[in-house]
Amino acid sequence: MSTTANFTGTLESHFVEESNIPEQFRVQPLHQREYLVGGEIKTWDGPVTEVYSPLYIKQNGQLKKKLLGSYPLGTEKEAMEALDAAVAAYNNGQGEWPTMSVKDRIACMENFVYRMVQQREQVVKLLMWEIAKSYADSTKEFDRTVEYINATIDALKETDRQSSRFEIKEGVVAQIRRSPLGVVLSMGPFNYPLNETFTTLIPALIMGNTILFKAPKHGVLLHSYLLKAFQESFPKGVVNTIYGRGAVITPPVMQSGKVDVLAFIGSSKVANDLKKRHPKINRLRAVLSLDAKNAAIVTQHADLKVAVSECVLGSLSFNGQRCTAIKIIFVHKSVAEAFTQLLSQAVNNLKYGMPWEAGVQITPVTEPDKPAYLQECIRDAEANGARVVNENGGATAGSFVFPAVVYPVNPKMKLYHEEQFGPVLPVVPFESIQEPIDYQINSSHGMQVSIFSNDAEEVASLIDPFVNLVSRVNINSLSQRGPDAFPFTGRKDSAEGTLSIADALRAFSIRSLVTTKMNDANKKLINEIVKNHNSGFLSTDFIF
Ligand SMILES: O=C[C@H](O)COP(=O)(O)O
Repeated sequence: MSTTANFTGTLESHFVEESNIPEQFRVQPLHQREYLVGGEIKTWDGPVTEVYSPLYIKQNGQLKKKLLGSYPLGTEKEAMEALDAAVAAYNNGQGEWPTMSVKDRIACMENFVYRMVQQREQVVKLLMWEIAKSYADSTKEFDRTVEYINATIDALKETDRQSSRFEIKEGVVAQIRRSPLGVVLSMGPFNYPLNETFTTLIPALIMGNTILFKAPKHGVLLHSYLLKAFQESFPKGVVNTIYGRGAVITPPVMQSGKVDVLAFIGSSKVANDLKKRHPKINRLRAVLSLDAKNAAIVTQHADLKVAVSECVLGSLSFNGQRCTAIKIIFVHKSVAEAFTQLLSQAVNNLKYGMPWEAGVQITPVTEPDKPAYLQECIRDAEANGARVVNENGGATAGSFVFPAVVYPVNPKMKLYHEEQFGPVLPVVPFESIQEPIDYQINSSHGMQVSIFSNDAEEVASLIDPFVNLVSRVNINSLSQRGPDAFPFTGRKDSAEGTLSIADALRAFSIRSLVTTKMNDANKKLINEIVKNHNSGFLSTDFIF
């Protein structure tokens, strides 16, 4: 038996009998039948979709899929009903929610966060089981989401404070408001089913839009714990949930022409398909976070230890299943061998295991077809002259894939071009720094790049070319989205619109003006409106 075969057994040994899982991490199947439409929680009695965890369970020595529960296999009919409820609640901008004062909308959102936090333990546990994210990272995802919502509330308070002032220019007095856009179809990704979903859903909601929400298929059940919180915190029809196969229920929703904003995080293929279906595409706003193949560039002037530890973290956090992950590493040929050796050692020192194991860094991958796809990428690289450098790299057992460092990667290989979205690290040796620049110029992606070098002149000469090719240049550090207050976007097929906290509030609103000419009569009129009428003039602290 080969070493890798022995190692496969070692990997497999981490899948255990259910009775060997510590009790606080065990879950009972959750058969969700409820969906929220028009303010009512309805019970589904039609066919369902079963959800299986990527975390297999051992039974009599065999790996078995663990049933986590099921959710409604809704159809076009329910999706259209939910859409109509969102349209009715928006009511051409005349509904209760879009006309509600910012202060009152914030109060609804605070109520929601309060209720959401009550569900922390349940949501975190299901997050772990549904996508195989470590318990520690699942907890972080939940807490980061709560912080994101609270920061969004604070940012909106600031925006509101600004719009309560009057701008005076050339004799024209203007109040600049942030007004909602309409109905938002919100869809998040499987890798951050809570956090990323809420980075569009929450700002869209708080700006006064109404929502049609479809959860990702991996990470769908955890949202059932939040249905009641949505129902009890917002007016009827403001948040509506749809369940079913995306390919069946979302195209008719887009074809209806009733969606004003597509908020989607996932693949550019799906996003483009959905966008194209809208009959008046010029009226559709799209807020998208999509594909990315973020490069790291390690020059001969890099501190290799720093480069290695940042590349390991950047490539392998949540098994590389992050849009912001480093997905290709260019290394100057003079240091390529040394770097690759250090990288291999660091990868082999990572702690792998089940998500509940303390300190675990590598867990099973989420999507069932991912191990076969990654192995195919590795075979393709091997057929074109590369090899897996680290011991046991690429070994699989069930949904486990042990990270592989593949070297030397070249343009003939899938790993050079495709977004692997998994624990495989392609390393490309280069001679001229123009090679990684050309790679980025010719790439259909443009999210982030990481440059590793301690030579100021060299770093300075790389910042400008890359800033115009991607949306974030990281110096001697991994690529990542956070801190969440920073703008988060991308070029080409990587994104449309900018997320982050303040940017997302802008993305889901339009600046509209209330103006008048500056004269005594108007001054009197506006003063009276501010004093006696609640008409969006939220603060009386500055009257022209
Ligand atoms: O998948 C994309 C996420 O926004 C990545 O966020 P992160 O860089 O904080 O892991």
